[in-house]
Amino acid sequence: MRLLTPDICVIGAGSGGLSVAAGAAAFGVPVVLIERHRMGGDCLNTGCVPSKALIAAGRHAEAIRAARRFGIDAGEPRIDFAAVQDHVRETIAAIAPHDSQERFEGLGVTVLRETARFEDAATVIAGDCRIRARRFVIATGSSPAVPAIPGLDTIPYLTNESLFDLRALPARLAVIGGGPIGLEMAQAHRRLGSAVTVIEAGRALAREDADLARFALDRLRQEGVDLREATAVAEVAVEAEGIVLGLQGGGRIGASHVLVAAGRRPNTAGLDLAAAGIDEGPSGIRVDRGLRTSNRRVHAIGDVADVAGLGPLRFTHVAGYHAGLVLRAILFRLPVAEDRAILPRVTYTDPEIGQVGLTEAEARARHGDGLRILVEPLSASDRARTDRAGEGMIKVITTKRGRILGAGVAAPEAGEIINAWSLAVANRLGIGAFARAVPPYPILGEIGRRAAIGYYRPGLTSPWLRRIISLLRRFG
Ligand SMILES: Cc1cc2nc3c(=O)[nH]c(=O)nc-3n(C[C@H](O)[C@H](O)[C@H](O)COP(=O)(O)OP(=O)(O)OC[C@H]3O[C@@H](n4cnc5c(N)ncnc54)[C@H](O)[C@@H]3O)c2cc1C
Ligand SMILES: NC(=O)c1ccc[n+]([C@@H]2O[C@H](COP(=O)([O-])OP(=O)(O)OC[C@H]3O[C@@H](n4cnc5c(N)ncnc54)[C@H](O)[C@@H]3O)[C@@H](O)[C@H]2O)c1
Repeated sequence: MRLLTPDICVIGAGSGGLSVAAGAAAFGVPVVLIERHRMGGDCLNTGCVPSKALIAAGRHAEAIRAARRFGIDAGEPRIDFAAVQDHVRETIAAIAPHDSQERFEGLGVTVLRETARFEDAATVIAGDCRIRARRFVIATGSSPAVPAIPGLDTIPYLTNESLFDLRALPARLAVIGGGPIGLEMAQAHRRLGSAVTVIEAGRALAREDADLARFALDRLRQEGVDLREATAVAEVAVEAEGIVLGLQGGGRIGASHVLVAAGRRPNTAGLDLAAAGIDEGPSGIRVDRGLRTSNRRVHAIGDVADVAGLGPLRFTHVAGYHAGLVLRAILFRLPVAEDRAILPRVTYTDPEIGQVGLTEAEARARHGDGLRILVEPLSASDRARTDRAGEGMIKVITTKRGRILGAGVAAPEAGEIINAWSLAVANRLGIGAFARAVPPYPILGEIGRRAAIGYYRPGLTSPWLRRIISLLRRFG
């Protein structure tokens, strides 16, 4: 067996692992990177990239339908689904070189295309290599969790791992789960011509502020998605007319395809974490806010990490942020801690739902009533009118003194709008920063400044302010 002794051994070449390997290699630090499947992990191959490419195709189809409201009638779009999937594949192929084995070897990283497992607290085995590294970073990601619904295993159900391989449009798509994957894919397929039903056991987009999520849910329903909340599937069967989902409490839904989008499970099977003394729980590898596992040589990041018992935050930018933190800890021995309050997220439905910092409910739970909630409808933006951008709003939460605790946006391009609020939250800016900045006219993000000005509105009726103004008037 070949013995390798790098400074850092990274397991998993997805969003988190690639960032650690590239960052360490840039400083000339010896790195071994182990990947058992595809370079780029979930995000590139079966997650963010294909899903956003499919959403873009759906958006174009919808724009053609909506064109008649602008005086342009292009009729109902004709959809060549195989060509849509070619666009998805081409998008992946265009980004793939950035994550490729060749690129990383060019950076000086030793890439092993093997499955990794721990032999002991300081050793990993990958194929015919034994790796003894000073530090290990586990970035093995997550996989779709499949609920134990009787009969589900008797049909060829889809997950994000197989959805983008379809060459023909699903005629009747049933989606189990109304989280971000379920709703993004439900809307995209509906816009491309599928009949879509979403079955959600609880509330759809439950993590989001309900006032904001409502705009996306209403829009999906208007576009014809049959969205059933508080509904559970009791059993799945194949009958003469195709797949049938029997609902608890009665009712049946017929489908040609079933997409399971019911949450994730951490990829830890086969890693032999116990051999290395690494603790794990149902939500993933247990790490502290510094992303350290119970083995002091080993960090865990990204989808596989359950940070300080708060549960994982499964986003590509979070995996990248974790990578930056562990590089600082490993290379510079600096103390680091995940700051969850600064991390944004966006659900790419139309309208998009963007959020950074605390939602209103989270802020009330933490700060009680010592808050200001600043709300501005999207319709206050002239740009929303020129573009017929539909319904939406911004909701900003500040302390009584104006420190921004969180912001949420429901709007087209909410992800772009929330980015400025992310900057503000990360830098602990007050709401005055948005009141002072002058947004170019007419952008949708202007509703943020309007919300900020709303913070000062009660002051306008203050008797003191009025007295000062009348005093100053006497001086001409
Ligand atoms: C449909 C979908 C859409 C998404 N959209 C977005 C989005 O728009 N924005 C966003 O921020 N996030 C999105 N995400 C989430 C995002 O994809 C993940 O958060 C991100 O990929 C996590 O990165 P990671 O490095 O932790 O894991 P991954 O990217 O999953 O990488 C883990 C890698 O480890 C490898 N591996 C596992 N076990 C072993 C082993 N024992 N040995 C060797 N290799 C191993 C795997 O093969 C994989 O390549 C989406 C996810 C899905 C499923
Ligand atoms: N835009 C983005 O950034 C983006 C997009 C997609 C996914 N992601 C990441 O991937 C993660 C996983 O996404 P997800 O949507 O699979 O998971 P999720 O956990 O966010 O949502 C799953 C939903 O499925 C429901 N559910 C679970 N079991 C069910 C059952 N038996 N019947 C009906 N409903 C059931 C849950 O109540 C929940 O609402 C997300 O949390 C997110 O971190 C991010």
